[in-house]
Amino acid sequence: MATSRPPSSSIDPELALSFNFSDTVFSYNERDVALYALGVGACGGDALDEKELKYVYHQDGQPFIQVLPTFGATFIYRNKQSLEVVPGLHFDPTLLLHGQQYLEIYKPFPSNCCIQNKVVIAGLHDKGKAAIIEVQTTSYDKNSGEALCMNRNTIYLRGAGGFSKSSKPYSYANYPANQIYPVKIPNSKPTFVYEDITQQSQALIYRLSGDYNPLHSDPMVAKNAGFSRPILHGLCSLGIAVRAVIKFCCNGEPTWVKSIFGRFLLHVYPGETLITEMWLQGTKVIYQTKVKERNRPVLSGYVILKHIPSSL
Ligand SMILES: CCCCCCC/C=C/C(=O)SCCNC(=O)CCNC(=O)[C@H](O)C(C)(C)COP(=O)(O)OP(=O)(O)OC[C@H]1O[C@@H](n2cnc3c(N)ncnc32)[C@H](O)[C@@H]1OP(=O)(O)O
Repeated sequence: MATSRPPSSSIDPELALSFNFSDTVFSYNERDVALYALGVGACGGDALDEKELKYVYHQDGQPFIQVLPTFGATFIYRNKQSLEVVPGLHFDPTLLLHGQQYLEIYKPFPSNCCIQNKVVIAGLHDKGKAAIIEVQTTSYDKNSGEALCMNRNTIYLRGAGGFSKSSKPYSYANYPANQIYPVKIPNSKPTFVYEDITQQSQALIYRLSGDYNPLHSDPMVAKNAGFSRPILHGLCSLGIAVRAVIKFCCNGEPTWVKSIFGRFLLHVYPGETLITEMWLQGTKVIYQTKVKERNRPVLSGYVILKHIPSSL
């Protein structure tokens, strides 16, 4: 297969897959939970919104605020070791993009907790012009030992493909093929549609939840990566889309969410308007988020709910 690797990138799959990540232990508190909710736009259009105020304020005190399920996706930011320490995995970090996100939630998140993260590489694929690496992080409540959630991050490394040793492109995954799949958007009218205007400062607020990659804040770094200005974090767009799903398909109840999948199709610039279309199909919600100003889909996926919403 054709090699499109810049000299700075080389991948040795066997070596990379044999790497053992060390566990990470960290704590979060009510302030982290509220800051995250603001970062994904909660109450951004209406500070009195009773379906959203609960994520940032509770009349009986901050310990009673509710936690958005996508807050669990921020646990990966706390991992002690980044992909750059993995032997056999050499790539240009400025060309890295978030490709997909899968999140399973096993328990509702408390408003504060001590967490232990266990990390493995769940997949590695050669796409010729790019390499794809899937990193799986399972997060446990350190005190009870109970698993709270599992994140599988698909990282798209532009220019790092072409490392296969045979004519068959290298592809490894340690999970069932039917667990993560790009969705087919129905032809029918969506059950719900929600419009959210992101702020110019959205990425600058969101980064405080732990992803300090300058791609989202530094104009020069963004330019060198091929963008006209800093782009929004994929997980911020995902948080905005899932917030819409909770608002419309879960009657505002965040604990109804069982699992979430999203594929990032195109970058989003802070300040753009996101339109999320939702199709309710039993316990599954298919969604697609478009940028209004460019009329382009930027994210699509599904949310699995714990039960069929009966009151809608
Ligand atoms: C350890 C955890 C670390 C976490 C780090 C988090 C860092 C966060 C960074 C960000 O938030 S970046 C901002 C969010 N992401 C984006 O804006 C990316 C938006 N998407 C795109 O720009 C494009 O989709 C793409 C990723 C550049 C791919 O486009 P391209 O045109 O190059 O792909 P194709 O030619 O269509 O497909 C090639 C091949 O790759 C597969 N594929 C395509 N898109 C994705 C994707 N989003 N995720 C996973 N895989 C993707 C596609 O299926 C093709 O494979 P085959 O079908 O040929 O096998």
